[in-house]
Amino acid sequence: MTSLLHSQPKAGYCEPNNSSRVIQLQTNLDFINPFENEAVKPTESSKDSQRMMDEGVLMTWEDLWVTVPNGKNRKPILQGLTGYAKPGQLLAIMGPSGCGKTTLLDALAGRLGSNTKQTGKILINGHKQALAYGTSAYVTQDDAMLSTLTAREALYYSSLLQLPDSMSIEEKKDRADFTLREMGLQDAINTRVGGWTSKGLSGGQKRRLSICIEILTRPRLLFLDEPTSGLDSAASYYVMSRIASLNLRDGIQRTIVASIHQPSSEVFQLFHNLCLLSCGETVYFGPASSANEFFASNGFPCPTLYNPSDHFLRIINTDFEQDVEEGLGKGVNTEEAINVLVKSYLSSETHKQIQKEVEEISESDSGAIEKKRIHAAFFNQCFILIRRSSLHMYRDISNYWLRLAVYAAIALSLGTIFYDIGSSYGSIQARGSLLTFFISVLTFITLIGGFPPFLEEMKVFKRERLNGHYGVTAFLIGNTFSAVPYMLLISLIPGLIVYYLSGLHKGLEHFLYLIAVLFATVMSVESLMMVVGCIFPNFIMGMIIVGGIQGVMILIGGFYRLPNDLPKPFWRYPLYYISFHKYAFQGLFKNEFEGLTFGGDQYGGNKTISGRDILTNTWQMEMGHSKWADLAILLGMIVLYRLLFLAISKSKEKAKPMVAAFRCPQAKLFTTVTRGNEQN
Ligand SMILES: Nc1ncnc2c1ncn2[C@@H]1O[C@H](COP(=O)(O)OP(=O)(O)OP(=O)(O)O)[C@@H](O)[C@H]1O
Repeated sequence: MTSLLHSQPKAGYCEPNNSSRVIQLQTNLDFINPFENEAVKPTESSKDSQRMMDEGVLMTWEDLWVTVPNGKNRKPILQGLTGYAKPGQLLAIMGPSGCGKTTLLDALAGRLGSNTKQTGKILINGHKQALAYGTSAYVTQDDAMLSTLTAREALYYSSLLQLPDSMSIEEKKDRADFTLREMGLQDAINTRVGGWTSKGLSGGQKRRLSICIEILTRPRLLFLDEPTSGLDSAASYYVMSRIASLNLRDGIQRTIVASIHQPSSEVFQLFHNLCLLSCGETVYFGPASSANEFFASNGFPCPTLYNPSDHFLRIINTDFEQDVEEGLGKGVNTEEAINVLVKSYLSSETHKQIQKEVEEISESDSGAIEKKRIHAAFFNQCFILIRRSSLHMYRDISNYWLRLAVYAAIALSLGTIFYDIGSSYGSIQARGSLLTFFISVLTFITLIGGFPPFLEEMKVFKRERLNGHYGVTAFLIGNTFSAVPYMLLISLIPGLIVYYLSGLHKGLEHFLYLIAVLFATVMSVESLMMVVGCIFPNFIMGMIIVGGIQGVMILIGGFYRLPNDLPKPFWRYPLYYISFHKYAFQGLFKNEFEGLTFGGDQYGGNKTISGRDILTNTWQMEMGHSKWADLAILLGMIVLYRLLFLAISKSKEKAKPMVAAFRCPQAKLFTTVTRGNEQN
């Protein structure tokens, strides 16, 4: 049996028939032979290759249970799984939809959701340890990528972020190009990823690009969730064979764990081990080549000319209750068939051997994985993120460009409605209304136009962060500095239109102050969105919460209800002082009224009144500090919100392992979020 466990995969057909594969290989021109491009291989820095020529990752899990809340009880998703993933081998996790494949991958990669509870022992090289950055990567089902980048740009930026500074830019570019060709994307290199505004890469191409991004660093441990979804059978074969052949590239023994739905016979041949699940239970774990024999010995032989994986899945799929057809399983129903297989597996020599091996590995000490920092340096990452994000913002017409158009239209409306506002008594109220409406509408459109693109960036950030590409601080710096020029633009142009058409307080200083407050307000809204988006990364929830906060802030900003009329508990103290609209209104009012004289018309009996008196008596402004102090407070709030985003993101990452450890002491040290936490 030991020899069985280590045997190489055999043909995956129930009856060999290679003709269809030959046709597929010949007709699919997307893919290139990776070995034709061996000349590209030396692009990998020889130093790095040498450093990476070390031990692989041996992962074991023993009696692994995962449960989720189900009313007052807990529902098991995984039920006492035991198995291993060895260096140089490809472990396939198969089973019907909903059987727990993704949950198993998530548990192994330390990515289970907060409502799950995990028990059992997961070890890496016999140790409980966090996976270090660069030793593992996870290709999830969700292909979160920046929609406006082309396939080549997405991979190129990723290579700059992930690969070490010891590699030259040319080497990184070559690695990115080579990886794209490996995955058969050479004809799509200049195609944009695409999103809701424009169609770009197909679903299968996006899948392959996601895989490219994660295999760029040639990680020693690779998790793939449905890598072939959306691909035709020939493309699936090529993708899986490239993944399987990662081991052959540079002598590093990689451990690959992939969940897969419907592998063709050719793909099935690539698997070394197979973990077959049904309703969270192991139906079979062992060499893929012995699975046929296992099913046949239990009375479920694979019919002639049948794809073995189709046969296995048909026998164990409980979603569509039916008798297993005559010839497949002697007329027993699916539940009985699963019971037979589960019991038979538990009492099998294969299972005993697997358990023995897992125990031996747990007791052995093959050395903890050394934590490596092979990604680009922090400042380089910040610079690359600024460049990438700037390019994305420039191309994404649904973000700043659309907002600029809407702001300009509103500015034109305001400018014409309040055209040549004058300095009569009537203009006092008009100036107040103009400024507060301008700020209020700007903040709401910033929310509506800015939140969806921000969530898109957050999704990409979350994926890249979990895979340890860069840290929260680098993301924050990248996001902030790339957005500043666009925010200046969307403040400057509408501000200019309103200022000149309505004839607000004349003078360069007054104009620049108006633009500065518009900019600070827009930036404050975006900063608030970051905080809320980090806590509630959901479009509807985030919009409603930020919208609600904004509405209250505008209401208590001191215009719609004068400051002295605001109820003192709660509304005046502290909310009025927390509202950034208060500082925006106050700063703009001071900028507008101070130094001007109003009246001299029939409405005030030809009397005049100074702007300062209006500020004090009419608008009840705090005159103890200048308008510059209001602007400084606004800018301070931007910094505060962004620091809050940083603190919340980091504490969420820190809290996750603690919550996991609390829920499951055995899983204490094992969490993916801590990977790459050495990064800022
Ligand atoms: N955090 C969770 N809370 C509640 N139920 C969950 C959670 N995670 C998984 N489940 C449930 O566990 C079951 C297994 O889910 P999982 O995503 O692992 O299945 P899968 O085999 O990967 O499915 P598919 O092949 O369709 O992707 C499903 O019924 C799912 O609804």
